[in-house]
Amino acid sequence: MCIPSYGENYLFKKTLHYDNNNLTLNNNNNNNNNTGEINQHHLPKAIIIGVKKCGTRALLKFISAHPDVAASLNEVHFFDQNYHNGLDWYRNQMPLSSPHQITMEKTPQYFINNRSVYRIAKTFSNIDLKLIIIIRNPIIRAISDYVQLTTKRKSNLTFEDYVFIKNSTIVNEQWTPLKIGCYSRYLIKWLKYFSLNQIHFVDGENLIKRPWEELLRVQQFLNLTIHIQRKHFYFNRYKRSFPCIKDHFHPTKNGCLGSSKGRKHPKIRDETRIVLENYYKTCNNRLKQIAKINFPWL
Ligand SMILES: Nc1ncnc2c1ncn2[C@@H]1O[C@H](COP(=O)(O)OS(=O)(=O)O)[C@@H](OP(=O)(O)O)[C@H]1O
Repeated sequence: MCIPSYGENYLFKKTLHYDNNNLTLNNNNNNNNNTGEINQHHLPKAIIIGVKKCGTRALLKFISAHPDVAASLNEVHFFDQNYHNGLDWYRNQMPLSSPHQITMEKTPQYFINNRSVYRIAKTFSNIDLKLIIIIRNPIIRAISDYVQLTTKRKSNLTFEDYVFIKNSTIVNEQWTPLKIGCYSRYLIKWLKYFSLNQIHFVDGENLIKRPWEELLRVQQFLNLTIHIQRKHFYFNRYKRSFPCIKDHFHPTKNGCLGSSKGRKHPKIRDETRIVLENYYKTCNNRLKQIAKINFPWL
C-alpha cells in the first residue's frame, strides 16, 4: 500500500501509545471477559466503507451476530468528520472486545469521501485492514436515496423531477444520488492505496433475497469460523419481507432493522428506468472490469 504525505501527522502525535501491530491501547476501561481475556477498545480490523443506501446497516447487523465480531453500532464518521478528535477518540468509539475478536464499524460516507481514502490508508498503513463494500443496482439505490431525502424534507417532488434537468430529458448528472451509483468512479481512488484482495464486495440485491450466501462470503473473507447460516434468517412480512436475523448469541436483540430501513419505494416511469440503465452502463462495465465481479444486475 503506498501512503501519501498529507501533513496530517497531528493525528499520530495524539496517539503515542498506539501499537500498530496489535491494534490495542491500554486504558482504564478494561474488562475481563468470561474466557479470562482482557477486553479493550481496539481499532477496527474491518470497515464497511459503503455504499450509502445499499444495505450497510443490514450487513453490519447480520455480521455482528457472529460471536467473534465486535461492531460499533453507530456510524462513527471518524475519517470524514471527526478526524480532528484523534485516533484515541476513534478507538474509544469501538466496543470493548477481546484480542481474538474482529472489531468493525460502518460509515458509508467514507466510500465517496476523498479525504477518507488517504486517511484510512495512512492510519492503517502497517495493518492488514479489510474493507467491505456493499453495492446494489444503482437505480434502486438512487430511488432509496430519493425516498430518504423526500421523507426528511417532506417534499412532494417526484423522482423524475430530480433525475432530469427541468423541462428536458437530460439526466442531471450533478444530482448526488445519481452520482453515487457510478461506483467505479470512487473505487479507482481506493485502488490507489488498497489492493483488490483487501476488499470484499457484497451484492446488496442478494443480501435482501439470500442473506446467508452473502454472509458466508463475508465470514470467509474475514477468516471467521462459519457461524451465521441459512437457519439464522427469517423473512418478516411486517418488515415488507426483508430478512431479519435470529441472533442466538444475543437473543434479546430485535433481529429486524428499524422503520427507516426497508421503506416503500415509488414506482418510476419505464422511460426513466431505460434512460438510467443507459446512463449507468459504462460505470457498471468499468466496475466489473476493475473489481473483477459480476453480479447479476451489473
Ligand atoms: N434486512 C433488511 N431490512 C431492511 N432493509 C434492508 C435489509 N437488507 C437490505 N436493506 C436495504 O438497506 C437499505 C438501506 O441501506 P443502508 O443501511 O446502507 O442505508 S444508510 O446508508 O445507512 O442510510 C434499505 O433501503 P430502503 O428500502 O430504501 O429503506 C433496504 O432496501
